[in-house]
Parts: sequence; C-alpha cells; structure tokens
Amino acid sequence: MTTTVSSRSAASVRIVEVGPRDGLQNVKFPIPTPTKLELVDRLHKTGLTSIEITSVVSPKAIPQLADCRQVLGNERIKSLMSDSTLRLPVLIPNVKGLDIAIASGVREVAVFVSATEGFSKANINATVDEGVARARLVAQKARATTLSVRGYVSCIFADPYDGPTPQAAVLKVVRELLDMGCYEVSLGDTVGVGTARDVASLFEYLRASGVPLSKLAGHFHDTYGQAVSNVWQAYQCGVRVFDSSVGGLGGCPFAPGAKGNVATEDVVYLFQQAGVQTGVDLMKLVETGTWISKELNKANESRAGSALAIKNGLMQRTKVIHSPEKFHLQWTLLSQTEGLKIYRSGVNIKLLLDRPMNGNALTTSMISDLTQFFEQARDDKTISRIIIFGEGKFFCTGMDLAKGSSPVAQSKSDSDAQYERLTRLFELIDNAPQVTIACINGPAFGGGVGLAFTCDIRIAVKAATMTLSEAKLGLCPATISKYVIREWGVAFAREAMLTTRPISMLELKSLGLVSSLVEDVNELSSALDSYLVKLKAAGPTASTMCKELVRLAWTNAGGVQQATGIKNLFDEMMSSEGEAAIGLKAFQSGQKTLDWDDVRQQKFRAKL
Ligand SMILES: CC(C)(COP(=O)([O-])OP(=O)([O-])OC[C@H]1O[C@@H](n2cnc3c(N)ncnc32)[C@H](O)[C@@H]1OP(=O)([O-])[O-])[C@@H](O)C(=O)NCCC(=O)NCCSC(=O)C[C@@](C)(O)CC(=O)[O-]
Repeated sequence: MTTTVSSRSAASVRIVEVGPRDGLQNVKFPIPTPTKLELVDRLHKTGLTSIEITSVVSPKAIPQLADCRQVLGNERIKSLMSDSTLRLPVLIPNVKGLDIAIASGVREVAVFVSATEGFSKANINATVDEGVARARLVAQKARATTLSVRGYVSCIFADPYDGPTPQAAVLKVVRELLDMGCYEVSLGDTVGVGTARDVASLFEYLRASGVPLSKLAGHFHDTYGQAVSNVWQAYQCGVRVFDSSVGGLGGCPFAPGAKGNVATEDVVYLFQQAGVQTGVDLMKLVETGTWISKELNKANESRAGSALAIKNGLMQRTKVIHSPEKFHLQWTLLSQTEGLKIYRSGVNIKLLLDRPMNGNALTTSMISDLTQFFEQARDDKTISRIIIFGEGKFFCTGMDLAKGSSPVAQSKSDSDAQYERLTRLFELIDNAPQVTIACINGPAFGGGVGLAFTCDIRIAVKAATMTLSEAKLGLCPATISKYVIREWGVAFAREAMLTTRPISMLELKSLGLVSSLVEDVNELSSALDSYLVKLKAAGPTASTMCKELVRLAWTNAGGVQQATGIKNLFDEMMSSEGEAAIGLKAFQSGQKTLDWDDVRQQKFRAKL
C-alpha cells in the first residue's frame, strides 16, 4: 500500500546534495580545488542542509577527488562541519579513508554496497558479501567514534553487467546496512533505467518486508529521463529524503551510458509546485547550477534550472543546431622526418610532432626541422595558417632529457647551441606572418608549453594540462619565459613556475588563454577542421596586420614605434593594392562573407 501525500501532515522533504562528490567525480578533466570549495559554499547558501562534500578515495581509483584532503582541510569547510545543523557526509570506501576523515574532523560518513555482483566487481573489485564486510568495518569504527553513518545501495533496478536486479537482493543489503548502524539507506538506480512502476513495486516490497520507509532515501539517475517521475513516485510511497545533484552533474564510470543524478533544481521545483517544503531557495540554486555548468564548460542538465536561468536572464537560450557544422578537411602528407610529419590542406599546414614514445620531447633534429620549416614559411604566401599538433598521449614534453641525447650538463658550446636553437625556433613561430594554432592533444611540459604559447590560438582536449616543470629538474623555463610571461601575466606565470603544478585546461580557459575545449583527440581533429573553415572568413594579410598590431601594443604601448607602426598598417590596409580592395568589392556587391582561402588559392593556384 502506498501512503498518499494528502494523508501526511508535515509536507516537507530533505534533499541530500551529492553534486560535489557523485557529480564531480564523473567529470573527465581536472577541476581546480577552489571551484569545488566554491561549489560547496554556494550550495550551502541556497539553504541545503545535507551536502556530500567529497570522498576519501585512492587518487588512482578516482583522480578527480585526489584533492579530498585539501577540501576537508579548508577553513570554510571546517567551519561548515562544525555547524551541528548541517549534515556533510563524506563517502568512505575503507578504514584507511575513515581514519583520514576522522583526522579531518568529519562528523558523518557514507558507506556503499552494490545489490549486484557485476557492478560490485567492477566498482570495488569485490563480491557483494566482501563489500558488505568492508562497509561494516568502516561503519563500526565510525559509530564507535560517534560519527553518523549513511548507507548507499547501488543498482537497485538493474546492473550494467548482470541485468535486472532481484528485489530480494536489494532487501538483503538494505538490512545489512541498517544492521551495521546506518541511520538511513539511500537506494540508487545507478544505471537510471527504473520507472515509476519499478519504484512503487520496490518500495512497497521493502515496506512489506519490515523496512521502515523513514529509513530510506531515493537516489535516481536520469539516463532514461525518468528520474523526476521516480522521485515523485517514491514520495507518494512515503519516502521523504532524496539525493540529487545541482545541474544534474554526474554519471558513473562503471555504468556505461549512465547519465547524471536527478537535478536538484528539478526536484526543488517539483516539490515547490506541490507545496512541499524543501528549505531551498530555488533561484539561488539555479544560479549555482548555471555557474557550475559554465565552470565545467558543460550543458546544464537541469530542465527547470535552464528554463529559470533563461527566464531570469542568467543564461542565453541555446540555439538548437540540427546538423552541427562539422568539416573534415583532406590532409596530404608532404614530408616525414624523424619526429615530425608535415601535412597540407589547401592554405593550411599541420606540423605533427611525431615521437609519441618519448612524449614528443624536442630532439635537436626536431628543433632543426621545425626551424627550417618556419624559416621557409615566412615568405610563403600560399600558407595562411600553421597548426602544431602532437601525436599520442602528450602534446610535447619539452626539451629532450634522454640520456645520451640531452644537451643538459654538457659543454658550454653545447649549451650555447641549444640556447640558439630554442631561441630561434620560438622567435620564428612568434613572428610567423601566418595564423598559428596549437592543437593540444594531451599534457605539455616545459618547452612544450613554450610551443603552445608562441602560437596565436590554442584549442585543447579538456584533460590536457600545462606544467612548467623545469624547476623540479633544477632547470628554469628560460627561453620560453618570454612568451609564457607575456601570455599568462607576471603573477600567474611566477606561481606556475615556482609550484611546477599541472595547470588544467579549465583554469587556462577561464583566464582566456585557451580558446576552446573538447572531450577527446578525435573531437580535437574535427574541431580543428571546423575552426579552420571558420577562419576562412578573415583575410590572410589582414590577419598578419592584426598580429602586428598586437605585437606593437605589447612591445611599445603608447610609444612612437607603436604610433608609426599603426600608421604604416593603416596605409597598407587603405591601399588600392591591398586585400581591402577585394573585401570591399565583395561587401558592396552584397556578398556577406568571402572565402579568403579560395581567394588565396586562386591567386597562387599554380604553386599549390
Ligand atoms: C611527461 C612525464 C610526466 C610522463 O611520465 P611517464 O610516467 O614517464 O609517462 P609514460 O610512461 O607515458 O612515458 C613517457 C616516455 O617519454 C619519456 N619522456 C618524457 N619526457 C621526456 C623528455 N622531456 N625527454 C626525453 N624523454 C621524455 C619518458 O622518459 C618515457 O620514456 P620511457 O621511460 O618509457 O622510455 C615524465 O616523463 C616527465 O616528467 N618528463 C619530463 C617532462 C619535463 O619536465 N619537461 C621539461 C623539460 S625541460 C625544458 O623543456 C626546458 C626549457 C625548454 O623550458 C628551457 C627553456 O625554456 O629555455
């Protein structure tokens, strides 16, 4: 029998926000710790009183939460943890994690088990019984130290490997968790396949088997779009606690295809409209969902959140693009030397660093081949753009440090020669008349960061990082500093050099240092091709002039050289010989955009 809403006098629910843990652990690229801290703080300010802040897990298992100690050690988090009106559970897989949590002042932990064998094996490499035994050890020790313990059950309706879950399997682990002292057990539809009928059937079965519904919470994922309806059905059954994630963050690495949690905004909207109290300020929550989606460069998965954000001017309506513009250019291999392949597509040249076994570290011969290319390209009007791309896992790991070939700690003349080589290459790239683009397929170190930042534009995979690692090796980013400091700014560059920390693409993007981010290297190739097609709209000589304007402003802002340079460029652009003659003719004849690649190719057809 289900309990109806009308039969309950206290119309209120408790929402457990799991975005900072369940949500963020599934994001594929590194998230800066300050973003995580700000998320918790913003969520707290919405009125949410239960927020799962992190998980003390091995960084190898879940790299995304490797900074859990920093999060727990943060002063603001500590002050929230000391507030007895809040529940801030931390997910704990084992006793080692529990000890760290206890030492950090955590007052509530969560343990988890799977109802099914396949998922248990994939998630924690243990059988269900072994998982229960591990959870029991954690729960017992936590209870002995007066910590509250919350329990999670995964795969209540189906397992990604084993198929549908028998209800008796759920009952068994729920009883185990209650028996080990969990004050509440959250039932997770990890794969997000359940529907309202499944929810009603399972909760009725558990109630009839003697499990008090007041001890249960609903945790629904939205893979099949059923999560809000499942929340409502569980509420109708008498459940009063629901897990959800702001902006619908989440997924599950071991449940292929699983979408994020039900969005907190959608749950709050649902209950608000039904006159059920949540204690949450919906508009503050919408602001938080909009903010974190932007920070993570992802779509806001909350339907109510997006609608309210658009209505209140927090977010632009997204255009529905039925057939996204994707272009695949034909690239022809022009030459191949040791560590470098050169491709051409029309007026575009792609330089592929091709020493993947050594992280594309720059050998003397690679530097020399790149230098030769840029020297020849300087006067080659058939080339409008030059792209640097990396093959394999890394973009470029900088100067070659390998035994026997590295010029470090050799003679003074070796050192001078290396200085000349690096300086010359970076200057040539920096002064190239063409538009230069670094396509960052993976992490870059030292001189690799230099390569990326002598280029005009960067597009990257989200998981890539930039590390000025030189100081770790007793070196310093000497020749590249000219470009890195110019592009990054003094304070940020200094901090990056001194800490030698990997800087995430998200951080660089937030500083405007990377133009766009994509999920993986396949997307990077097509993003590059689409980007190159868009760049056809800018005249090649006009682009060179734009680069020169920026250079003048950087080297001589407000000075005579800048003023003279601007005047010269002005004369050049106004001349009847210039590109403007073609551009204006097209404009005046009603042509909205000109294909400048085509113009260039026609002019130099014989040479191409
Ligand atoms: C990149 C990770 C984290 C990969 O970490 P990993 O665990 O070695 O990764 P992996 O298992 O994927 O292996 C990558 C392979 O690439 C090699 N490798 C990798 N980098 C280089 C390199 N530079 N030179 C020569 N070989 C390199 C590395 O040794 C390894 O070879 P294996 O051991 O399999 O034979 C690690 O190998 C590492 O820390 N490498 C050093 C990166 C670094 O610190 N680069 C800065 C170089 S100094 C510099 O660029 C100076 C400069 C130019 O800035 C000065 C100036 O500005 O004037």
